[in-house]
Amino acid sequence: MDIRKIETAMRMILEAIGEDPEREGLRDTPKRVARMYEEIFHGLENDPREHLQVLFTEDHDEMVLVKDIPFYSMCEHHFLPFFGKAHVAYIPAKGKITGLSKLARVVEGYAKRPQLQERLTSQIADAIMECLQPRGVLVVVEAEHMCMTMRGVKKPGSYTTTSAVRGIFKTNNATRAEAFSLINSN
Ligand SMILES: Nc1nc2c(ncn2[C@@H]2O[C@H](COP(=O)(O)OP(=O)(O)OP(=O)(O)O)[C@@H](O)[C@H]2O)c(=O)[nH]1
Ligand SMILES: [Zn+2]
Repeated sequence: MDIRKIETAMRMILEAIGEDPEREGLRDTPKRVARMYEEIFHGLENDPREHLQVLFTEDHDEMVLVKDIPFYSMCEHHFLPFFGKAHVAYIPAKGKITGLSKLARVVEGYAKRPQLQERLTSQIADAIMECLQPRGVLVVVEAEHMCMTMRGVKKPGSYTTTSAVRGIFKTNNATRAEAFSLINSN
C-alpha cells in the first residue's frame, strides 16, 4: 500500500474542505489516516483462501455453523463503514474440515477491503466451496451501513441481510431451513 500517497491525498482533502492541515489537531491526521487505511484495507494484500489450506480429516458429515462473527467493512460507494455479523455454515464432504477460526479469518479477509455487502457474502461462500469442496455452504451477513444512517436517506437502525447459498443448501429445502433456524435461534 502506498502510505505516502494516502497522506498526500488526505492533506488535499483537508485543504479542499477548507481546513488548515497545519493546525495542531490536524497536523498528524494524514499520517494517522494512512496508518488506519493500511489496517482497514489489509485484506487487499492477502488472499483469504490461504486460510483454508489447513484442512483436517475427521469423519463428520453434519453441519458446522459459526454464528455471530463480527466484522467491519467499508462501503465502496461512499467510503463509510458498514458492519455487523456474519454466519457461516457448511457441510463437509469426505471428512474435509477446517479450523473454526479459519472461517472467521476468511470473513475478516474479505471484509477488510472496499466492499459491497452482496460481494462480501458471495466471496466468503465461494472461497469455502473452492477450498473445502464441501457438500454445501450457506453464508448470511447482517449489516448496518453508515452511508444509510449518518447521511443520504438517514435511516438509522435499518439492517440489510444478504445470503449466499451453495450446493446442498440450495437443493435441499430442509437442510437450508435447519441452517436458518440455527442462525435465528439464541
Ligand atoms: N447493493 C448495495 N448497495 C449499497 C451497498 N452499500 C451502499 N450501497 C448503495 O449504493 C448506492 C449508491 O447510489 P448513488 O445514487 O450512486 O449514490 P448516492 O447519490 O450517494 O445515493 P444515496 O445513498 O441514496 O444518497 C446507494 O443506494 C447505497 O445505499 C451495498 O453493500 N450493496
Ligand atoms: Zn455507501
